Amino acid sequence: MSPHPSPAVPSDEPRPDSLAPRVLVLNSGSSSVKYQLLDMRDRSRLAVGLVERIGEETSRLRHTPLGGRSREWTGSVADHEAALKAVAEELARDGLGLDSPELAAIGHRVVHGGKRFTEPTVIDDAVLAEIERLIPVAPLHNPANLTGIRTARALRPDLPQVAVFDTAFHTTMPEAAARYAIDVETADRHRIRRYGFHGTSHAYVSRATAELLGKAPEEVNVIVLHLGNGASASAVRAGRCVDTSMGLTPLEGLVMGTRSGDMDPAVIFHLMRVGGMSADEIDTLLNKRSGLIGLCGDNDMREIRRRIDEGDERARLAFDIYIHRLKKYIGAYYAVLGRVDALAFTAGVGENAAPVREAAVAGLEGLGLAVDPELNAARGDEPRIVSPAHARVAVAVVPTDEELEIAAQTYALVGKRNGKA
Ligand SMILES: Nc1ncnc2c1ncn2[C@@H]1O[C@H](COP(=O)(O)OP(=O)(O)O)[C@@H](O)[C@H]1O
Ligand SMILES: CC(=O)OP(=O)(O)O
Ligand SMILES: [Mg+2]
Repeated sequence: MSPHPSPAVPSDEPRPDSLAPRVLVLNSGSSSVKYQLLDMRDRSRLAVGLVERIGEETSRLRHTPLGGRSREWTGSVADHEAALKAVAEELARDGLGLDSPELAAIGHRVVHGGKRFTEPTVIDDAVLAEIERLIPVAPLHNPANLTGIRTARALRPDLPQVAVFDTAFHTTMPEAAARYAIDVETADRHRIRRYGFHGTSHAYVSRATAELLGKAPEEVNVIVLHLGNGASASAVRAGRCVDTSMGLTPLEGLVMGTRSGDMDPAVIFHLMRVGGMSADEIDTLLNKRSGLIGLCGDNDMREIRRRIDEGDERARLAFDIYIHRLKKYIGAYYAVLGRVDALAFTAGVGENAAPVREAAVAGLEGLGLAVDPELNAARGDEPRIVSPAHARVAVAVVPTDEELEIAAQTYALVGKRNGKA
């Protein structure tokens, strides 16, 4: 295997066979870095890991090499740069260091790509500047993504670094869905519109759902519910996103772990004028102290279910508010799509919380939506249908794989460049 993209091959065809086989994927969140090293020949995961609670005294790193034992380590990881260096050291201990000639590229999840980035993009200084310019609309995410890119670039300046944007899949939304009903000139001047997020997941899951139904993506309409700590819904018609619940920032839409989702924007003016709060304080309130944690003190659905089972009323109400919002979006996207072939649940809550799936479709038999209690309660890592055999709409649980999708898009892009070199 050649260490670097091979010398010019006069062909328009992608030549992935001349590429080094591995891709490192970095998903830098506000206080965590998730990473995976993949071998693209068979898509195996050579190593996976996570650094969490970055910036605290009790940061934790967990690293698992393929077929080996996990290593865990707690201490202080000051920032994302230190986190990435710790990741590089862990990889090196398994002989998988960033200096390896087997590495073809590093793929980065970048949350906000604005209107400009509709596809995976090889990162240069101009791309970095644009990601930086978008910080005000993704203050929790883009700074971490940027540090991840800069640190990776410093460690391997010769390697292509590819940005895969959360917003890219949503750039197909029609103007009717993407625009807010506010003064057009003001909106355009400040680039205020609905961008949508979690797009890599919505793209992957909508395709995997079509596959589960034995159809091509172009043949099906799917509602995807990505329910993690951040949560969003999307309406996907024939493989293209036509609406999604997050907007200018990842704050709009569903009730999330710590974010409010939709509410009357006048709540903000009220908190400023009557509550005496500053814009930054309200930002923190709505992004970090709202949603499930604001409603009941817990943002983990497992803990909320446990409390409900013990008769805790606050947890019950938080759950009911979460489900009520989810139902409204299912109904709305049913109307947007006109015909729905599948409703797909994904991410931490969507994949694991059977009571959420059950409650979300309860009473929606009129829309052809129902779950089979036994199928819904069964566990599994594979995509599966949990609706009864006769159901008009398939309800599916489809585990998302953002890292694999980022790796595949990264590898395809560097393969194409290499082929065209
Ligand atoms: N077994 C489970 N049952 C119910 N909820 C779960 C389970 N496992 C994880 N979750 C939920 O998934 C959330 C994390 O989802 P995830 O998609 O990993 O989030 P993120 O990528 O945003 O960090 C947790 O906060 C928890 O609410
Ligand atoms: C965009 C977003 O909300 O991402 P996450 O769920 O990773 O916080
Ligand atoms: Mg996530």
